[in-house]
Amino acid sequence: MFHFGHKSVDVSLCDGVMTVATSENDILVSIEIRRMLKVNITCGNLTVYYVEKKKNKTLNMRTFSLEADFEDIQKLYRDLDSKLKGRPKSLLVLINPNAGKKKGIKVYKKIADSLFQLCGVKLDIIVTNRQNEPTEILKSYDLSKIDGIVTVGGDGLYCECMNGLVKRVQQDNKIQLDNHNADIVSSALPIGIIPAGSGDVIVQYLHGTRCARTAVLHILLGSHVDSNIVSVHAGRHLLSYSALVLGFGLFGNMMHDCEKFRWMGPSRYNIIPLGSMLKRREFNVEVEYNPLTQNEKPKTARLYGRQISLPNGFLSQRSKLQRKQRTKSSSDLQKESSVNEDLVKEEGRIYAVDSHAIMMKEKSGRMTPHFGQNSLMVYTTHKCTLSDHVSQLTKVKNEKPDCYDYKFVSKHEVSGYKVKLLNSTVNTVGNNKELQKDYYINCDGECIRLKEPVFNVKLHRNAVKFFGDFAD
Ligand SMILES: Nc1ncnc2c1ncn2[C@@H]1O[C@H](COP(=O)(O)OP(=O)(O)OP(=O)(O)O)[C@@H](O)[C@H]1O
Repeated sequence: MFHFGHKSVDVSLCDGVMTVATSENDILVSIEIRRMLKVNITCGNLTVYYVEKKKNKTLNMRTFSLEADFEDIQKLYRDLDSKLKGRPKSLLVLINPNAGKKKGIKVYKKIADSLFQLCGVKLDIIVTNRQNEPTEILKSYDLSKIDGIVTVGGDGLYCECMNGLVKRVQQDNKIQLDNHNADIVSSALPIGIIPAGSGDVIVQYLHGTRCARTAVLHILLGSHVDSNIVSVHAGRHLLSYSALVLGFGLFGNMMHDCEKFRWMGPSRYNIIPLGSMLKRREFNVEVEYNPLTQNEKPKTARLYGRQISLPNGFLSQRSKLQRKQRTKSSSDLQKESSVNEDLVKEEGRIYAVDSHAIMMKEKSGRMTPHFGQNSLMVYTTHKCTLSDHVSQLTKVKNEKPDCYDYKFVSKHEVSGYKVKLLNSTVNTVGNNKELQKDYYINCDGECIRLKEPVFNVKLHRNAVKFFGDFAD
C-alpha cells in the first residue's frame, strides 16, 4: 500500500503512464513516463522529478512523493528506473563565453549546472577561447564516452559543432568529404542547444521558446528530433554544412556587411541589412535544380508550379521548350506540377538563391519549421522593384504564409542544386584561384567568399539529431 500525503493510494504503470489513484478511483497524479527526469529513493520514500509543459511551451520541473514500506518502494523504484532509459548520463558541454550579450557562462551556471547535477549527469565542460576550437575538439574527442553534445551559445556555435561532428563521423566512416555527390553517414549523437546567442533561431524552432531552462529540461528528457542538413561544395572542396539557412547573393552580401560591424553587437543585424538592401546587386547565373527521386516525391500534388510565371526572358531555352510541350493537353493542376517537375535549369539575372535545411511550411496561418522533410525548398529571387522586394522580405521576416507567392520568386522542391556564375572572371594566383569580383554565401550566419564560379548544394536527410521533442 502506498501513501500520497495522508491518502492511501494505488499506483499503476501502464501504457507509458504512471497513475496514482485512490481506492475510489479518484486520479490524483497521472504522468507520462517520457516526461520523467529521475526517480529518487530514500528509506520508505520515493520522489519523482518530472517536467510539465506550460501553454507558452516552456517546461517546468515538478516533483511528487509517495511513501510505502521498504519492499514496495524498492519494487516501484526498480520498475520506474528501468523505464527511464535514454536519459543522457554523460555530456560534453561547449560554452562560448562571447556569444550574444556575453552571458554564456552565467546562463550555464545559473540555469543548467544545478539541473544536470540533480540528474547525476557526468559532464565534461569546455569554455571555448576562439572560433574553430569546437571543430578541433571534435576532431579527436572520444565520442564513445558521451551520450550527446551541448552547446551554450548561439546558432553559430551550434553550426560549428554540427560541422565538426558531421565531418568527424564521415572521417570515422571513410566518406570523402570533398565529393559533392557523396551520401553522408548520419551522426548518432544528439546535440542540445542552451540558448545564449544573439539570434537563437534554431532553439526557437525546436522548442518554440528561447527559455534556457526549457532547453536544459529537453536535453535531460533525452528525446531526439532528426534534422536535415545541406552540404555546399565548390571547386571539389567542401565549403560547409548548413543546418538552417543558406543564402547566395543578397543574404551573402548582408552577412558580409554585418561582419564589418561586429563591434555593434547583435544590433548590427537590425541596421546593416537595410544598407545592403539599398545597394542590392544583380547576379547573372545559371541555376540547375536536381529533381527529387521517386521515393522523395510527396504523394499529394504539388502546387509550387504556380510561382513559375517568371519575368520575360528568364527561362532557359530548354525549360521554355518543355513548358510549352507539356502544358498543351493537361488540366490546370497538371500543368502546374508538370511545369515544376520539368523545370531543371534556369538562367538569368537574379538577386538571391536561398534554401532552408529546416523547411518552412504554412501551419495555422504562419510559416513554421518542419524538421526532417523529404526535400529542400530553393527560392530564387529575380529582378523586381526595390519596394516589391522590401515588401516580400518583410513578409518573410513576419513569417507570413504568402511570403514567397510573388511573381519574381521561383520556388523549387529539390534534392539539391547547382549555381553557376556567368560572366565571372577567375584569376589564378600561383596554385590558388580567385574570382575577380566578390561573391558571398551566408551559411547559417557565417560569411563564405566564393573562390570558384560554381557551387553545389545537396540535401542530406536526417543527418543530425537534436535533443528535443518537436512532435509535441
Ligand atoms: N571564445 C570564443 N570567442 C569568439 N568566438 C567564438 C568563441 N567560441 C566560439 N566562437 C565562435 O563564434 C561564432 C558565433 O558564436 P555564437 O553563435 O555562439 O554567438 P552569436 O553569434 O552571438 O549568436 P547567434 O549565432 O545566435 O547570432 C561561432 O562560430 C563560434 O564557434
